[in-house]
Amino acid sequence: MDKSIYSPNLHVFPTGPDVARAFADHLVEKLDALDGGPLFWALSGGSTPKLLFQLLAEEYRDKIDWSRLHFFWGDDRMVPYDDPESNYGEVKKLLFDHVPVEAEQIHPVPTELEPQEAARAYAATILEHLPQNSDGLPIFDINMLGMGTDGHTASIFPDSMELLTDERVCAVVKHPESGQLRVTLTGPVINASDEVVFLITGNSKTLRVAQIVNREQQATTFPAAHINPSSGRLHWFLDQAAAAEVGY
Ligand SMILES: O=C1O[C@H](COP(=O)(O)O)[C@@H](O)[C@H](O)[C@H]1O
Repeated sequence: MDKSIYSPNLHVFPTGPDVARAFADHLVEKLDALDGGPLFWALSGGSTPKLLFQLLAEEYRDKIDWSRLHFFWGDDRMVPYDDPESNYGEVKKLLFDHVPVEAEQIHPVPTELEPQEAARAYAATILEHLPQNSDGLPIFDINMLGMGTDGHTASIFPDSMELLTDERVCAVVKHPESGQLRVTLTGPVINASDEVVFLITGNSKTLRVAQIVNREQQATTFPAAHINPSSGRLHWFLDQAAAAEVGY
């Protein structure tokens, strides 16, 4: 693979809780840099960011001006909000129920709608709230992402690589094994973000992280390897376990 155009900023911390704290501090710095303006944040789901949401609720409650944050999701599963699989539902339980945010700041995927309608409605919500670039793509200030052991990110899976170049803002996708329907941001939208930050922890991700960061030949088959925002601000926050085989 071409290594010259792919150079993520790697940040390696001893443990998962250290990764969560580093991201929380990064969020505070980004808010400072935005000088009183709003911060449009796309959240990821899955297991990795749960520590972050707990930490923000417990230790950053009084360190953040919550009224400036606007929450969106990079992907969600088409399940009710009280289902344990709901990415929004998890953030509600761990964060929103404990910090001063208003309903108007929170923009979950409308999973009560039929899937294609939900994707269209979510795209419209995003375009209504966010500034756009010259291609009409919304600009998230921070797009926080995770990566599955299969190399998927948001809900762009190795068998749905076409979503990396899809011209829509959001699309419906089927989880390759469970068949669960999801709504995801597409590749062009993720890559239009002002900043993309991957949070990846644990030794189940070690091999995949190394293949992508070291630009091994197989890397092209993993959706996460194609996330490289045009802003150049691509950060990978890793714990030592996930980074164990990265050649610095
Ligand atoms: O299915 C999903 O997986 C990825 C990675 O999740 P993790 O459990 O391995 O941390 C996540 O980023 C995505 O939002 C989620 O829907």
